[in-house]
Amino acid sequence: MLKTVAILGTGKMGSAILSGLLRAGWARDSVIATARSAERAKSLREAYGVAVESNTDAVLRADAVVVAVKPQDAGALLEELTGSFAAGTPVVSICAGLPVAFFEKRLPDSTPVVRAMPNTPALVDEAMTVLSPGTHTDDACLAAVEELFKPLGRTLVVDEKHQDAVTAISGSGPAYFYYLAEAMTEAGVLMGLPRDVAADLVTQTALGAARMLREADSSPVELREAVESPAGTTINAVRQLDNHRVRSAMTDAIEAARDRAREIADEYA
Ligand SMILES: NC(=O)C1=CN([C@@H]2O[C@H](COP(=O)(O)OP(=O)(O)OC[C@H]3O[C@@H](n4cnc5c(N)ncnc54)[C@H](OP(=O)(O)O)[C@@H]3O)[C@@H](O)[C@H]2O)C=CC1
Ligand SMILES: O=C(O)[C@@H]1CCC=N1
Repeated sequence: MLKTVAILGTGKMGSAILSGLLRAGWARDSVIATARSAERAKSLREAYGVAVESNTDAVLRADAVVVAVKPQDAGALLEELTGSFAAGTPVVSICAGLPVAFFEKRLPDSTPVVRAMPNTPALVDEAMTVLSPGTHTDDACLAAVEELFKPLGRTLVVDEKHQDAVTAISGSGPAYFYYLAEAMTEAGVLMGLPRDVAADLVTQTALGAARMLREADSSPVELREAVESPAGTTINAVRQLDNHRVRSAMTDAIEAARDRAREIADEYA
């Protein structure tokens, strides 16, 4: 079982993980944050009451390390930490695109690496976190890392070859829903609804639809067809979505995210 976790680079996603661990009952002295700027370190101490230490001190004290810096900062971070990792300390990367091999190449031999892709709904304990074990990660270690992420929402283990697609769907996915929410809210305002009313309608509809997707024993197609009355309002809206090739735009958008993850791997290899 993991007792002390260091989050290296506690920015947006790192602090979402940090806050989830604290809500799940982790003691404040069991989670160590690191930050690049003094300003960020100060705000982390004030917001969460955790210790913010140097990367080196955090790694020395932790029995698992989460790398939560941007992919372009990961190489320099690991270089700074050469010689600091104790043999066998699990290293979990949440960096989009960077493969397990990137970390194994830069860490001591036999380091158990786990590539993980969470998402920002960790802030409300509704994350989707998808994990892939590295070459030296045994089942017990993977299970311990999965336990770390479980309080933040749902977890799933997949082969690493799927991680770029996972990143494009669930890692980036919240942004697509926000984009849709923004467009629907604007449409409401265009038709004369007060903005706060339109936003409320969209939010509750999104929440209801999400719960139906999870809880009703029906496919998205069946759920949509149940809303579309013959010659009704919805089918006219969906016809416009088809005319504007929204389905095809979604596919292209998600493939573009997947391709960018691949490019990141090549850029920083
Ligand atoms: N945002 C998201 O929805 C998701 C992001 N991810 C992944 O999470 C990672 C972080 O993304 P995100 O949280 O959005 O980015 P942020 O920029 O918000 O967070 C990264 C943090 O790392 C800090 N940092 C950079 N270098 C160092 C260093 N050497 N030592 C200590 N801290 C350092 C930065 O400090 P400073 O602010 O001072 O520059 C920053 O606070 C990325 O790899 C991304 O791919 C994964 C899933 C979802
Ligand atoms: O946009 C990004 O690169 C990161 C990874 C997944 C979500 N945000």
